[in-house]
Amino acid sequence: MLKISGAAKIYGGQTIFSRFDLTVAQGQFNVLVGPSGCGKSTLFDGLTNVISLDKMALSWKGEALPHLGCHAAYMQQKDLLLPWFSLLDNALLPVKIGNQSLAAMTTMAENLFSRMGLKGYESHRPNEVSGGMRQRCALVRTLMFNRDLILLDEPLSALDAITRRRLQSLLLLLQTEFNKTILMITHDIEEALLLADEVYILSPLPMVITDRFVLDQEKPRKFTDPRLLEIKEKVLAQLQEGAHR
Ligand SMILES: Nc1ncnc2c1ncn2[C@@H]1O[C@H](COP(=O)(O)OP(=O)(O)OP(=O)(O)O)[C@@H](O)[C@H]1O
Repeated sequence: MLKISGAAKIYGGQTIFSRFDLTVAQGQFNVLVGPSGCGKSTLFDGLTNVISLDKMALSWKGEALPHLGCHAAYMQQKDLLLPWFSLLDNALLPVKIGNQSLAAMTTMAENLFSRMGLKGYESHRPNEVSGGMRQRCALVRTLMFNRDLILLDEPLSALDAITRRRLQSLLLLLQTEFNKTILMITHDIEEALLLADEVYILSPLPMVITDRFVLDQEKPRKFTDPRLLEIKEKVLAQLQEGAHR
């Protein structure tokens, strides 16, 4: 279980969040939805030690930790690919940092490139491909870390509808086949409802969880399910209420 208690961050006198709590059961795929600028990326950056938070008690699988550091793979909102490396070398960065076998990991990366529609672009530099391709490469790199916990900050935002649907299926596989625990930020409510076991609705600053929807519908889901449409309306109503508070 991932347990976050009392997370707090103040930027220049502005409270982004204080006493922020969140629990994610192991193996769950949970999604955060909230207005732009409410503090979602700041929370993920703090969890993974990209920035330091003012306060937080954290545990993962029962172990108290100062941050998730090497326990989670984190895909940030900006792709952060190194411009002078090829796409494949960018994807292999976790291997260069760690001590896994390069041959085995290259095969894994090439497989993922194939599944992500990046085959043939392995030797391209990031500035030679589209934003959506860079985003997919960043997702491959995140998966190459091979961690049990994955934090994704709008991982599919730059993709066309068809590619997005394909990669949503791939994200589901990470949960169902590889038992990963996933915490994802998205602005796409339908995406949240197709993938999530639980959806958390966040308020504008200071960020708190204003509502939580538990979805027990079997996956993969279709948006023709009237129960999903009903939840979508409730989520939209919650977000609108938050925006006018
Ligand atoms: N380095 C910083 N210095 C000062 N304020 C910051 C800094 N980084 C973020 N903020 C502020 O913190 C707030 C939350 O930003 P954050 O990027 O976490 O929001 P978000 O919910 O992820 O937004 P979006 O959905 O648009 O990505 C914003 O008001 C932002 O201006």
